[in-house]
Amino acid sequence: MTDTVNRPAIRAVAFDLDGTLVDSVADLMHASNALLAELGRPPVDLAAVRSFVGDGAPKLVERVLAATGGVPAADETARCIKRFLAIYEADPSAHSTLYPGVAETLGRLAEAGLRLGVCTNKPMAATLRLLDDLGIAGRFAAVVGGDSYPTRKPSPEPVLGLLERLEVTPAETVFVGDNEHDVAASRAAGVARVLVVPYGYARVPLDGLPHDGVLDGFADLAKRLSC
Ligand SMILES: O=C(O)COP(=O)(O)O
Ligand SMILES: [Mg+2]
Repeated sequence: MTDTVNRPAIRAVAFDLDGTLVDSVADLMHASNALLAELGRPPVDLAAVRSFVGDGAPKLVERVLAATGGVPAADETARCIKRFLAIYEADPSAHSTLYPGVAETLGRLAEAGLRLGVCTNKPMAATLRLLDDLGIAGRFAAVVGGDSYPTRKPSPEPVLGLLERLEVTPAETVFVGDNEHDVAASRAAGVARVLVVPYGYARVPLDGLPHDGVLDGFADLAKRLSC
């Protein structure tokens, strides 16, 4: 899709986090396995955890428990989620890396005057620590997490909340994500363009989703936005 004279200029780019900016699954696996060891359960592997990411930490923990003997009663599950978060938030970045081109491309977009934001289903505390540890926290004018609003992606609520904080309209915004929830949430929010990365944690084929394009890699974003 190309911009026309009738369409407002793009002023902001909103990003998903896990699977889009950061390859974070190894730390999620380590925290999951630390919890499972405490419970006397077997560990989960990288591929399994990768398929569990995208619906926030409580769902991730439920899926980890379901895969290793079953989901316990609600109060014990709630305790496991709290324990997982304590383990994960203490060090969410030891094994996590920015995808190729992320640091440089964020720099180019910021230099071009675009307002940048993050809309993730990961809880805020871990999100802020991860962005800080990987040296990109300063690039973002606003960040919203999975616990920032009553609903998370695929709801448009956190996307609209982020845009309000960025002081831009959906029509002035491009959303970049990696899975079906990013596409659904940003489409429902009415953003100008929805782009997806080809390397993330998508659980359904990207081709079947109503996005506006699959990036060749993260650096391709600068070209698409003419930066
Ligand atoms: O599910 C999560 O915790 C995070 O996922 P997201 O950053 O891709 O929204
Ligand atoms: Mg993601």
